[in-house]
Amino acid sequence: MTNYDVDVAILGAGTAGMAAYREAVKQTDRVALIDGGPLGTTCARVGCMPSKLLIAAADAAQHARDSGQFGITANGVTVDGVAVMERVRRERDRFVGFVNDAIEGFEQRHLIRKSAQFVDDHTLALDDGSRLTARTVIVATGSRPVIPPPFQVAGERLIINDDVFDWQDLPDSVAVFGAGVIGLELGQALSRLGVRVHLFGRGNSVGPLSDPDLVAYARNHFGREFSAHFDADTQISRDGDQVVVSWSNRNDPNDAGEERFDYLLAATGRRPNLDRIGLENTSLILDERGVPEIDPMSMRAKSSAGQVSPIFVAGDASVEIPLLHEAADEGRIAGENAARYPEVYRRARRTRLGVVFSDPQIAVIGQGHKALADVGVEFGVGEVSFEDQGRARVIGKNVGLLRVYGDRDTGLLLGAEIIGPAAEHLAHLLAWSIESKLTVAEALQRPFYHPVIEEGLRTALRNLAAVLRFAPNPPLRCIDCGPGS
Ligand SMILES: Cc1cc2nc3c(=O)[nH]c(=O)nc-3n(C[C@H](O)[C@H](O)[C@H](O)COP(=O)(O)OP(=O)(O)OC[C@H]3O[C@@H](n4cnc5c(N)ncnc54)[C@H](O)[C@@H]3O)c2cc1C
Ligand SMILES: NC(=O)c1ccc[n+]([C@@H]2O[C@H](COP(=O)([O-])OP(=O)(O)OC[C@H]3O[C@@H](n4cnc5c(N)ncnc54)[C@H](O)[C@@H]3O)[C@@H](O)[C@H]2O)c1
Repeated sequence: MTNYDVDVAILGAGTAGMAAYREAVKQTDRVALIDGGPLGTTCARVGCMPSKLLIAAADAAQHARDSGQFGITANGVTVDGVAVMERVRRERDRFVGFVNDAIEGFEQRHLIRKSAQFVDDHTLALDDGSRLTARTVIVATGSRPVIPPPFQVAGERLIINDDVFDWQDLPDSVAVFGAGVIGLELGQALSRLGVRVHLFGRGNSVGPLSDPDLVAYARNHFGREFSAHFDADTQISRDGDQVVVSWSNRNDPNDAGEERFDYLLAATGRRPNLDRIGLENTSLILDERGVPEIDPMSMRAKSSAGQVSPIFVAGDASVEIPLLHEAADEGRIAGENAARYPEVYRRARRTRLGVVFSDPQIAVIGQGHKALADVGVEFGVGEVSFEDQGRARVIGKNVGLLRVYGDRDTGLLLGAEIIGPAAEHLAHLLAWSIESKLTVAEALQRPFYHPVIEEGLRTALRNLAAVLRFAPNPPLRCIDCGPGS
């Protein structure tokens, strides 16, 4: 049994932990990267990558089905579930392989393949009984799905995202609980792959959207494509090999029924892995959920009694923004600061950006509608519908709505919410514009090609410029800007 003494201990070798490691080793060789679970990161193993692989297969099937509008007939689209899942697993394993290659490139004496718990601020107990002392500790332990207790009745038919990506074949039916990001992405993909899906949400919310008009638009659109109950009261039971779900909606007596499913997929949110690492043995101030207060610009957790905490938290463990690029940024900030401790610097964070890979895609950029309303900013709203937008109609993707928000005093772009075609790309343009502190008028000075989806964004910006009284109302369907722009 080896005991260790290092400058920086990093708990968790996921995206945040690996980023932290790369920063810390620039400053010290006395680093430990500790992980007791499977390596390869949540993103590559059971998150971003396999989910997008499954969605890519679903999109391929849907393109073929939608081709009739162009006068093209794809005779009888068939989905080979075994082949679909074989590609998902094969490509997933490839991505995991890249991560594992990166870890193999790390100094192997820095890697400790064990789980750890805090004994105090500077001491970790490893699961083989050994101890590690560290000047600073970075908690980068990721998150796991929340499973509401009523789901347990489904027994081994209760699954989470991890299980889906190990399937050898597609099942006949799945009840997807949660109309958040995972539920929408996986629910729609499975439905398009021929699985009988019912999506059960709560409170009428749809993914991360908060603009009431976009939420309503999204609800109508997805509800037309597959069986989605966005405000369901549900009862779950088990009958033989099947999960029985009966549901009702107190605001819509027509939305009620009972169906049987092969699986219940829990996509009802995730919680940080902070509850099993002995944080109660540290000096950190914990809230009622056991979560420490963290400075999002230095990633340092706050200690009680005015002590300067030697503990940093990064990635999904830090609760704030559970997304891949944020985990990497937070890891870098925490790694840099933990190695430099007790001198700690604050780093500016990037403009917020979140994309849901549903079809149409959803994106929230900068400050969304709710965030702006909550802080009481005076903002104007510009909008475009994609239903009549030139390029969107050309490619048969004319579904969606984009709303862009601007500051009434300064004309600065503040944020946007989108459900629509190419939202992943529009979201980047908007995030880069907000990051560059562009006003609406300045954004409109940028070049726009024709005919492209981005012309829809220009329409929304022109509309916003008029709302903010920086320009006249744009002419309807602005012919001089090119047809259908
Ligand atoms: C289905 C799904 C799809 C997603 N899609 C996207 C997407 O498209 N885009 C996007 O930006 N984000 C997406 N995400 C979110 C993204 O995957 C996460 O934000 C990101 O992976 C978090 O990285 P992390 O380093 O915090 O955690 P992880 O990568 O989970 O790493 C945590 C590590 O800590 C280890 N660990 C835990 N406890 C201990 C302990 N006590 N001791 C030692 N080690 C420990 C674990 O074994 C693990 O290796 C998705 C997530 C899911 C679930
Ligand atoms: N494309 C992406 O970037 C991507 C994809 C997948 C996951 N993620 C990350 O993973 C995180 C977790 O995703 P998620 O979808 O699990 O969480 P989420 O917070 O996005 O959605 C959870 C949903 O479940 C609902 N819910 C809670 N309890 C319920 C119940 N008992 N019955 C029915 N619905 C219930 C909530 O109202 C909410 O709408 C996301 O916040 C995101 O950061 C990102």
